[in-house]
Amino acid sequence: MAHVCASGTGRTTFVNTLCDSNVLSKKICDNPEEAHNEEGITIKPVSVELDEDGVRISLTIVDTPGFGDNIDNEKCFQEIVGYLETQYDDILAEESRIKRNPRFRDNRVHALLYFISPTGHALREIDIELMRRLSPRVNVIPVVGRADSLTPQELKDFKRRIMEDIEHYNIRIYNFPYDVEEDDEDTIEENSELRALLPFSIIGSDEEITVNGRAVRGRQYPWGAVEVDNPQHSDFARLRSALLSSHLQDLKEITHDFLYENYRTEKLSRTVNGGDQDDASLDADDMAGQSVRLKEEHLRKEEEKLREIELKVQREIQEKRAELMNKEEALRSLEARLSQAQLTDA
Ligand SMILES: Nc1nc2c(ncn2[C@@H]2O[C@H](COP(=O)(O)OP(=O)(O)OP(=O)(O)O)[C@@H](O)[C@H]2O)c(=O)[nH]1
Repeated sequence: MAHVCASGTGRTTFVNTLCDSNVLSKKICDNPEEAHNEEGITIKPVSVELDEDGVRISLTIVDTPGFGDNIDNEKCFQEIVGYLETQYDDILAEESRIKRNPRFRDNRVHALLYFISPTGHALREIDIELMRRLSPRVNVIPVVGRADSLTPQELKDFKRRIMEDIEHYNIRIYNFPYDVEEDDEDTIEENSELRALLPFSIIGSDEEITVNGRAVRGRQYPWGAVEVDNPQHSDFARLRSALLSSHLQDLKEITHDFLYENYRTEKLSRTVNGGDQDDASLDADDMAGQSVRLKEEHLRKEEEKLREIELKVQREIQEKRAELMNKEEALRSLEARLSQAQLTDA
């Protein structure tokens, strides 16, 4: 799973809330002179073991801090897409290997949570562009971070505008797909409910607070408390169970059957058509070259065998011809001796 967003949208707190531990450390920047340095982004995979309803889940979180903080974000785009594609290249190389590596780890990213700042306006140009460019490579799930910054009505309107933009710009996010003809009623109901929640509103907190005598994860304000796991306050619990349990398999299948397959087809057809010559990492190239070399070798050996047979036959013909000539010679001398004998008798 990956998270992408600008700084300060609550990404770090969300990851720690999701994992119920301090997986990511918060960035504290107290030096104003360094606060706006162009840093680029650092992609940091972190692995955690989680327990979801008694099932152990090994989750790798790929954090991309700093995205959108720079004036030129092109480098960030490239880095994120590059990371996603490198994981696909690794699978492609592994699939082409004659002998598989039993310790090979599939590091493909199955879901990318795109954190949208709770501005209350609409999507920013950079959000539209990044989501559009990432969606052919990964299941993009848009989320609104720090959702308690907006009133319920503001949040509702903000969500609606975001989804209108996503549709308008034809961004292919992961929208809990279902097929009314093929899927069962429960799946259709569950998926349409989750789709209606998009983008998920997120509230994160590292703290436990007491609400009506219960200890809950939440944020305490002078005017009240917001609870992370309360569906009236945030979509956190629905998103967590979709990601870690109900839709994990679907996310994996779409990644393998659709996103990776498309990437693979694009990459191989680019290679066949002579493009993308610079990519020496693709083992499929080596495989194709190797198979041509093997065929050439096989043909060469066949030709050698034929030549040997031809030489042998030629040798045998020559021997037979010499034998025949010898016999003719013997016959001729016998005839000569015979006619000499007849002459003597006469
Ligand atoms: N109101 C509110 N504040 C939040 C929430 N989640 C995090 N925060 C606060 O927002 C600030 C930034 O949170 P982080 O989790 O560090 O955000 P980030 O996106 O990881 O930011 P960087 O580490 O700078 O990239 C912190 O002061 C958090 O306590 C939330 O759900 N609601």
